[in-house]
Amino acid sequence: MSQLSMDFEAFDHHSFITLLLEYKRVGKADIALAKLLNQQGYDDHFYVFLLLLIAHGRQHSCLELDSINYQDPFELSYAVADRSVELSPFSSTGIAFAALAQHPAIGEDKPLRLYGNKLYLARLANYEARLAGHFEMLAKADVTLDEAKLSALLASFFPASEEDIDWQKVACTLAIIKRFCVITGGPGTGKTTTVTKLLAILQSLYNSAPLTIKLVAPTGKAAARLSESIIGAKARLNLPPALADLLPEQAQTIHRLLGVIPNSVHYRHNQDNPLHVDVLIVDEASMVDLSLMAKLVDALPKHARLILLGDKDQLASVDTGNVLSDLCENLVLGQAPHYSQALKAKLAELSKQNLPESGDTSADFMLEDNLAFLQKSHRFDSRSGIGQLAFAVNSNNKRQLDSVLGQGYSDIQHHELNSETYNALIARAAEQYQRYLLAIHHGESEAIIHSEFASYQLLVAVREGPYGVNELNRRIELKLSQMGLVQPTGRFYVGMPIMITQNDYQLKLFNGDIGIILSDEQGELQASFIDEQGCVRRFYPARLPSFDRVYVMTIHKSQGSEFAYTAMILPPIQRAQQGINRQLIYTGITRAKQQFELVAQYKVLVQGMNRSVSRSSGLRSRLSN
Ligand SMILES: Nc1ncnc2c1ncn2[C@@H]1O[C@H](COP(=O)(O)OP(=O)(O)OP(=O)(O)O)[C@@H](O)[C@H]1O
Repeated sequence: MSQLSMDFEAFDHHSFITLLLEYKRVGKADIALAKLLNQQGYDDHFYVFLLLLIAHGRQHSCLELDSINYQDPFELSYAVADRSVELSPFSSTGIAFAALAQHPAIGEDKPLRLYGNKLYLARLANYEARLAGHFEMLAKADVTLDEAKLSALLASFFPASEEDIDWQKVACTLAIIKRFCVITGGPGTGKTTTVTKLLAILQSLYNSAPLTIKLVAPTGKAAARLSESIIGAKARLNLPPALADLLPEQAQTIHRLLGVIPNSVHYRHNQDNPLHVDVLIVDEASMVDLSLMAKLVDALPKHARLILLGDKDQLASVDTGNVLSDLCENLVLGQAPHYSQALKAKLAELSKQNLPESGDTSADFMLEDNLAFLQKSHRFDSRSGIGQLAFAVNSNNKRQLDSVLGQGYSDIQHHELNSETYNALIARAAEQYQRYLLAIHHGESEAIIHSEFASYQLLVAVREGPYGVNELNRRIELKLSQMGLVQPTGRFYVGMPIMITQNDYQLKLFNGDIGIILSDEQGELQASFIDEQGCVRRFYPARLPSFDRVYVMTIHKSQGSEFAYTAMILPPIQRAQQGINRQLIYTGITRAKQQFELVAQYKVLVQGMNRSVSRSSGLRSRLSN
C-alpha cells in the first residue's frame, strides 16, 4: 500500500511519533507543544505544527508551507533502513490553506500566524513585521542636504581612481543620501574605510550641529575589532584635528548600547525610550538575529540614520533569522546592483559615477536602492591565496579552487586529511600556542598574552568525534602538557584558555568572550579577559558562567573574529554529511588575515562548497511591492 493512498484512520500515530523521537527528529517538548497548539489530536495540522517547531529549532523564521515534502516530511528516509516503514503521517499531499487559516491557534492574538504561504510562531512574525515596517519607513524617508557641498566633499575624499567605477564612493554617496543603507562586501573590501569617510563627510555637512554617532557590533570581539579598524582608517585619512575629534573611535556591543536589564528579554532602550543617536553603524550585521535587529531598530529615534555593514555570504546569525542575507539576496558576485534609473542619475550627478545599465531595473524589492556592494578586496591582492580561495569557495568555482590549491601560494596550505596530517596539525597548533604560554611564563602583560593567544586559532566544523572541538581540545592540551607548557591538573590551570558559552548580564561576560587563566600576585587563579575597550577584567574562576576550553573553536563561534594564522579542519566524507556547507567554509577561510591552513579531504571541500544553505523568512516578501 502506498503511503499516500493509505487509510488515514488506520495510520498508527503513536508508533510514528515514537519513530520521530527515536531518530531525534523531534523532542518530547515539541510533541507536547504541538499537541497544545492542536487540540484536535494527531491530524495533519498537528504534523504541520511539529514541522514549524522543527523549522524554528533550525533557526528558520517560519515554515514555508509550499516546500513541505509530503512524501517524507521528517527526512526519515535518510535514517530508516526498513523500507516498509511509513515515512509520512499526512493524509494527503497538500495542506488546505483555507482550513489552516481557520485553525483556532492561528490568527491575530493567537500563538501562530499565517503570512501568505508561511507559518510563524507569533513572536517571530511580530519581529519580522516590525522590522520590515521600520526598514520600509527608513527607505522611504527623505534626506535633505546641501548637494553641491556633498559633491565637493565626495570629490575630495575620493580622488579619481583607476577603476571604471569607484564602488566605495558609490556606497558612501548612497549612505549619505539615504536614511538607511546596507554596505556589504567580503573581507578587506573597504567597508570600514568607506564608513569612516562617510562619517567624516556627514560631520562636515552638518558641522553647525555635529551628529551623535554610535558604532556597534554583535559581540565584544567584533566591537573591539571595529574600534581598531576605525582608529586605523581615521589615521590613514589624515583628517583635520577638529573633524577627526567628531568621529567616534570606540565601538560597543549592541547589548551594551541597548542597555541590558538582568533576567529580562527587554532592553532599557526601546520605542518608548529611544537611543540618543543620529547615526547608528552596525558592523558584522550578518551575525545579528531577527529579534535583536528588530529591538535595535525599534529603539532608533525617528530621525536617525542606520547603516548596516557586513559580509552577506558568511554564516547566518546563531539565533533565528537571516536578516542581512535576506536583504542582499539579489546581489551577485561579479555583477552591479540593480539600481533604479533615478538613483543612477543621482549617483552620476553627485559622485560622477556612471553605473552600467543593468538588465533588470524593474526589481520590486523596496530596498534595492539602499544596498551597496563592495567586491574588490584591498587586503588580499592577486598574489594572496587567502583571497583567491575565499572567492573560489564563495562563487562555488571548482576550476578556480583547483587552480588556487595547485599554485603554491605562500599564505595558504592544504593538506589532505589522514592520520599523519591530523597529528601534524595538532603538533603545529601546540607549537603556535607555545608563544602565549611562554609570554605567561616570562611575566608579560595581559594585553600581550591575549594578543599572542589570538594570533592563532584552530577552527573546526563539528563538536563531537575525533574532528570535533572536544577531542581536539583534549589532544592539544595533552600535547602542551607533554611539552611541559601547561599542567592540566584540576578544573583550572595556568594558561588554560576558555570561552564563555552563556551570557551573564550581572558579570557582563558574554557568550564568545575569551579568557585565559592566570595566577595573580598571591598565586590565586584568576580568569583574565580583555573587554572591547581594551581594559583587563579578572574573575575568580568559581564565579564564571558556563565555559569551554578553547584551544579549538567552532567556525560558528569564530564569526566576528580574525586571526593572523587560522587553521581549519573538516571531518572526512563519511562524517561530513549536511553540516558542511559553503557559508561555513567561506566563514572559516575569511577569519585568516595572513596565513590559512586547511586540513580536509578535497572531496569534502568540493561537496561542502557546492551546498549553499539559506533560512526561510518572509522579510523580503514583506518588503516587496
Ligand atoms: N580604496 C582603497 N584603496 C587602497 N586601499 C584600500 C582601499 N580601501 C581600503 N583599503 C585598505 O584595505 C584594507 C581593508 O580595508 P577595511 O578595513 O576598510 O576593509 P573591511 O571591509 O572593513 O575589512 P574587514 O571587515 O574584513 O576587516 C585596509 O588596509 C585599507 O587601508
